[in-house]
Amino acid sequence: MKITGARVIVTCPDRNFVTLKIETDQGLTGIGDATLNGRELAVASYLTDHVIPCLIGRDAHRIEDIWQYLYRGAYWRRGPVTMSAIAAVDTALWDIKAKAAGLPLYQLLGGRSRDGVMIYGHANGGDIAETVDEVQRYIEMGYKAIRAQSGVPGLASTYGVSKDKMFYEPADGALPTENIWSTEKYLDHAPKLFDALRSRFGFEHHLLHDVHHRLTPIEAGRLGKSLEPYRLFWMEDPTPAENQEAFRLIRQHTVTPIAVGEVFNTIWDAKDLIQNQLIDYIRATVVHAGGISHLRRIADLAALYQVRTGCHGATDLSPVCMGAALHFDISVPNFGVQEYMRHTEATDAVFPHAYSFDAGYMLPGDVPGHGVEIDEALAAKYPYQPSYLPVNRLEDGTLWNW
Ligand SMILES: O=C(O)[C@@H](O)[C@H](O)[C@H](O)CO
Ligand SMILES: [Mg+2]
Repeated sequence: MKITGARVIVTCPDRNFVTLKIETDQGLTGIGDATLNGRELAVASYLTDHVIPCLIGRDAHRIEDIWQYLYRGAYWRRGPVTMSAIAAVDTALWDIKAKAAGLPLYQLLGGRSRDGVMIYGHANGGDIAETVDEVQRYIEMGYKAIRAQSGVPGLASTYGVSKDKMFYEPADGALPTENIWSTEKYLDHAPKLFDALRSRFGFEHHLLHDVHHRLTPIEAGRLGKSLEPYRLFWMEDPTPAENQEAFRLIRQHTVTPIAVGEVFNTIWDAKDLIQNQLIDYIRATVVHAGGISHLRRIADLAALYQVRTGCHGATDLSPVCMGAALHFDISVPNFGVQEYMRHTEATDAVFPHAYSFDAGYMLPGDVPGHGVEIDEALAAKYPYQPSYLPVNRLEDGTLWNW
């Protein structure tokens, strides 16, 4: 089966998504997500100018060979732009192979290892009371796992809390917004949020929290320790992961489980953290970590060390990534949880999909392929708009971590 064409579709139903569509001489097509929030057009160009010309004429069934060709053949390895582009090709080819087999993708990945994929939703509030109400809403919707974030008193911007609760960034702003951050105020506030949540709802639901890489290792150790009474499912990105030795320090101080890796793009980023058992959940997902093929390698390495998967699933990943991730999640033995932030209606309309929500779990659906399509005519109605994640500064103006 020959690849006869491929093209990149950039659309902004409410935020930007980059999709690669691959066509074959047998009439089968497949799509892959190539969205890299805030750097969308770089991946679009990487694909259009450098990858697509190398794909035409290749056998669409040779997924592994094409992956190696794009990874090794480029000479310049790794990095989010490169790996998102490779991921899009890989995802589209798995989609095509599954369609050719007439099977849902998870069947090609070994079949179901579980009945459904446990997901966590985002409960965000400007203050603790608002977050408690949001958690209540998620519990009523049937969620088993909920990420809770609340605004910090004394800080004008609300940490981890998004505009319209679905975005971290302005949908219409050409430049990033700048938020103010205070570690002291946050460290004082975060345990109060989880104290309020456990007093109100008890221990029946999994609670998660994202620190967005904002603490130093010793501060992260302190936070993890102060959250122990509330038995979190995980504390995410407590400190930036460039210096991975830092996680040893956190581990020495707390048994709160740690999740890291939404910004990782290869197994090499995750290898030391996994092998040294410095994390409990690996957050890499399909689009930023080289596709289904590479994510499986990361998960297999993680399994050796009892590290489980917790795929990134914010709304800056398109439904194409979500669909593919759900096939991965339902088949991978060492699954932990899947993030599901819910796309807007406009996004769901551009990307019709077979996956569905059922009482706190997601099901990938049983249509051949990964089950997500793109309505190109509708996509064309929403041109690209510059949009960026916010920048954070300390109260004295020092640039701080995301
Ligand atoms: O865990 C999350 O969902 C967040 O960290 C987002 O992924 C981040 O804002 C980038 O979109
Ligand atoms: Mg995160």
